[in-house]
Amino acid sequence: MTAPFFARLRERIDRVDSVVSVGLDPDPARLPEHLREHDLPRWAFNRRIIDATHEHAACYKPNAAFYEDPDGWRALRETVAYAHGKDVPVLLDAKRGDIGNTARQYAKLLDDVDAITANPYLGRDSLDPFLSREDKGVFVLCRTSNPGGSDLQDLELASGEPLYERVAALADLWNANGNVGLVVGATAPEELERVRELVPDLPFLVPGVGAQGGDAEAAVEHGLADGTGLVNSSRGIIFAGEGETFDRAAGQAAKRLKARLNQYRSG
Ligand SMILES: O=C(O)c1cc(=O)[nH]c(=O)n1[C@@H]1O[C@H](COP(=O)(O)O)[C@@H](O)[C@H]1O
Repeated sequence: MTAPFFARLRERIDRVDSVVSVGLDPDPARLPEHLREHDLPRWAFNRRIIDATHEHAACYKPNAAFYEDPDGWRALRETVAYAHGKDVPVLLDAKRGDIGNTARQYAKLLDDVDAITANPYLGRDSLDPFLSREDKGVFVLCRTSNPGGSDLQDLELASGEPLYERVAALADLWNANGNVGLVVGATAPEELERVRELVPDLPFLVPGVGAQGGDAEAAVEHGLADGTGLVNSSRGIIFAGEGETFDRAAGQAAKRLKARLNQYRSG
């Protein structure tokens, strides 16, 4: 049987000395002109991004939103296989969660990738088909990085705790297989610190550094559990440059982010 996701992630982090998650969100409107004639422009783009960044990547995080059309699915399949060929785990950012029989279909997404993001608002049974995949990682949305992240997630429950804290506590309970992580945005550093206090053992995926201007130091300080966790940047890496040399700029951006995050890592 394949080793558990977080063990494999830890190995990868150690091998490349990096907690950088490179977000593969190839917005068609932003792809370099010269790739647009390619049969699958998103795949052509991702291949060059992977070539340029894999030495700095603890994982790749394609967001499913950028692939949900027939050519997109092909581009995603090629991208995942290519990342695996470079020995880099792939976290599919799909934010799924639905009633049981539907969730069982969604969970098939995990056949080809190493981990997934999941939406907890339909409750435990909606995540069971993901959680039961012992060798796969499940990152549960806890406190998201967007401005409206506070609208619902900060609401106080009758017990006085905000909803995102209850989600963190529940995710900890759902971690019987040691395969659960949380998504907590770097744009909410106080909440990030609070969630870390509540669940010392869960690794986090921390998006929101780079284009969203989140706090990279807080992301590392609170995002890692025993050295394992991920800090994601998508646009800040993949669209760091333009034109023919876009990939070189992406490689430099990934390397810079790795070095910046490593200043805050304690080993
Ligand atoms: O689940 C996520 O990855 C996610 C959660 C969250 O709270 N905020 C957030 O930005 N993300 C994702 O992380 C990526 C951030 O992209 P950039 O802002 O370009 O770095 C996008 O794919 C988002 O969908």
